[in-house]
This record gives sequence, C-alpha cells and structure tokens, in this order.
Amino acid sequence: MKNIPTLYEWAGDIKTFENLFAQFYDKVLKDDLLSEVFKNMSPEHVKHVANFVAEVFGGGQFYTLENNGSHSKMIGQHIGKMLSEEKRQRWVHLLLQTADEIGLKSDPEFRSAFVGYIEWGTRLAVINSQLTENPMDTNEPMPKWGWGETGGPYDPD
Ligand code: HEM
Repeated sequence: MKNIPTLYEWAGDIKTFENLFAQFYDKVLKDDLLSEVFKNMSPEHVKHVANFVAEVFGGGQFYTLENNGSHSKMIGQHIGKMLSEEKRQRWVHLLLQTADEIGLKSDPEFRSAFVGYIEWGTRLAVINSQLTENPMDTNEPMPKWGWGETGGPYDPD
C-alpha cells in the first residue's frame, strides 16, 4: 500500500468517533460497575473523548482547538478518581464490544493499533487516578498513535 492512511482516515471521519463514544457511554451509564463513576459526567464528555481520540489518531486538532484541550487537561480529569483495575477492564470490554456493534473497522491491523492505544491510555488513566496532583506540564504535546508494528491497514495484496 503506497499511501498509508492515518488511523483516523482508515476508521472513517469524526462522526465515526462520535458514534463510537456515544454508543459506548450509553452502555457505561447502564453498567453496574461504571455508572457510578460517570454519573456526574459533563454533557460534553462524549464529544470531548471522541475529539481527543480522533486527534491522537491523526485526525487534526479536534480536542486542542475545539475544546481548548491538551494532554495535560485530559490527564487532569482523571486525577484523584481512584480508578481500579476492575473498572479499567470493564471500560475496555464495553468499548471493544461497542466497536464491534457499530461496525468499526475490524481488520487485524487496525484493531491491533486500536487496542494498543486503549491499553496504554486506560492503564495511564488508572495510574494517574491514584495521584492528587497533575504531574503533566500544560505544554506537553498531545500523544500521537500510528499503526505500530503492522505498518498499515490490512492489504490482501
Ligand atoms: C484511552 C483511555 C481514555 C481516554 C482517551 C479518556 C479521555 C478522557 C477525556 C478527554 C476526559 C475529559 C472529558 C471532558 O473534558 O469533559 C475524560 C474524563 C474522565 N474520564 Fe477518561 N479517558 C480514558 C480512560 C478512562 C477510564 C478507563 C476511566 C474509568 C474507568 C475514565 C474515567 C473518566 C472520568 C470519571 C472522567 C471525568 C468525567 C466527568 O465527570 O466529566 N477514563 N477522559
């Protein structure tokens, strides 16, 4: 494959990410373990998380510009939340279930990159949630996620 798309381009567009997280948080709010954690989430939460992940996946500055966000600001949302490994696992499980239900690209290459990011991001969220102060400088750049070892999407040729 000559022109390798970004993860964002391969997944679709911003509506793909908004749909994924809208359906996901519907499940989260009905979940016995996670509903308590998210019961006070802001009305913008779904859009902010969709924008954040879309930006990390190479879609442009959705979170940075539209939400005046930064990696540090996002990390700050998890400080002191005391998230457990059990809650993290449920979060991951529901997100992957939603990904299948909405028909998110399911080629092995894309899912490998997607799961890699989700593992990284959720494990960091748990670690940061045990802290009382945000360790991250406000000027730290947003993370960028790519295809990793697979090098690009599934290509039958
Ligand atoms: C890749 C993993 C994750 C990403 C990209 C992410 C992203 C975000 C973002 C962007 C916000 C800010 C939302 C806003 O500005 O309104 C946020 C807030 C939050 N996140 Fe995460 N998060 C991740 C993992 C988790 C996990 C695993 C949990 C819990 C099990 C969690 C719990 C929360 C909570 C409780 C808030 C605050 C919600 C509120 O009250 O408005 N996050 N997250």
